[in-house]
Amino acid sequence: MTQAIAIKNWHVHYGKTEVLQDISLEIPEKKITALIGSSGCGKTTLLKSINRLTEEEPTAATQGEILLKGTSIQSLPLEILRRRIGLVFQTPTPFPFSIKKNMEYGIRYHEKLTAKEESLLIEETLKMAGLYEEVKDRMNLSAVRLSGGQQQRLCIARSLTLNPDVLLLDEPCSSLDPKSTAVIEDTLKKLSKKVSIVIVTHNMAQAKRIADYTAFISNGVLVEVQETEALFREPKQEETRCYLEGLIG
Ligand SMILES: Nc1ncnc2c1ncn2[C@@H]1O[C@H](COP(=O)(O)OP(=O)(O)OP(=O)(O)O)[C@@H](O)[C@H]1O
Repeated sequence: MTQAIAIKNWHVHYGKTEVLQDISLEIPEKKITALIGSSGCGKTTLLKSINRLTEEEPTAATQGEILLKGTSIQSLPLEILRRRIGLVFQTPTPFPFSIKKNMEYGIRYHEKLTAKEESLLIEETLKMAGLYEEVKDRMNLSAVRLSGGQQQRLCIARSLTLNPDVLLLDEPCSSLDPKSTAVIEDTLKKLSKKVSIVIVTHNMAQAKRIADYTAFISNGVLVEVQETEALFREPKQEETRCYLEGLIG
């Protein structure tokens, strides 16, 4: 199986506290990998490490290596890295402009496309994010007027305009109702045929529903990673079993 990302012996300290310890994890290409674990265990820190946001924290120190398709992320210019690895946050973050402008923003910053190419790309990525039919007749509407779920799909579509290899999502459904959550999950399942996805989730049922692989982190340590179905059916580690049974966390 090809790896999109390889994390090797990765450590993160914030000040004197080590919040990730010696993490080695491979993220398979064009699959969904879920990161689960108790609050504060380091899931977001690991996710943010992958596009080098962690190192921007003033007190952070990192050690180890992260490879994107075999190339060290440290060796890539940040602009290229962040193009190839998109990040979608917990709460939707559309710009306070029209839907159309939200979509044009990244494209115009990075590319010189003709008007026709640009509108085709916008249509294609809105379709990939499962939003096109809902917005195609109101592209000039302010993005903040969309529902939370639509805003989140707009943020996903916006990331896709840059044709990323990897999409990182940090609890993308935590502010959404079950119906919008189901739409996003369906969107991510379809997207994973084209893009490698890493999702942080508190919701174990969500990991079960959509993730091909699930990694369980506890106190900054990667306890185990397995195919999702196997991890939930027969965790190898006692600590994982206790977490899944709700005995810890
Ligand atoms: N910028 C920072 N400076 C100092 N400590 C931080 C910083 N960001 C996170 N931490 C600490 O690092 C640890 C891991 O945090 P992180 O956000 O990665 O955990 P998490 O598993 O994603 O938690 P949650 O599920 O609650 O979002 C926590 O103890 C947190 O308080």
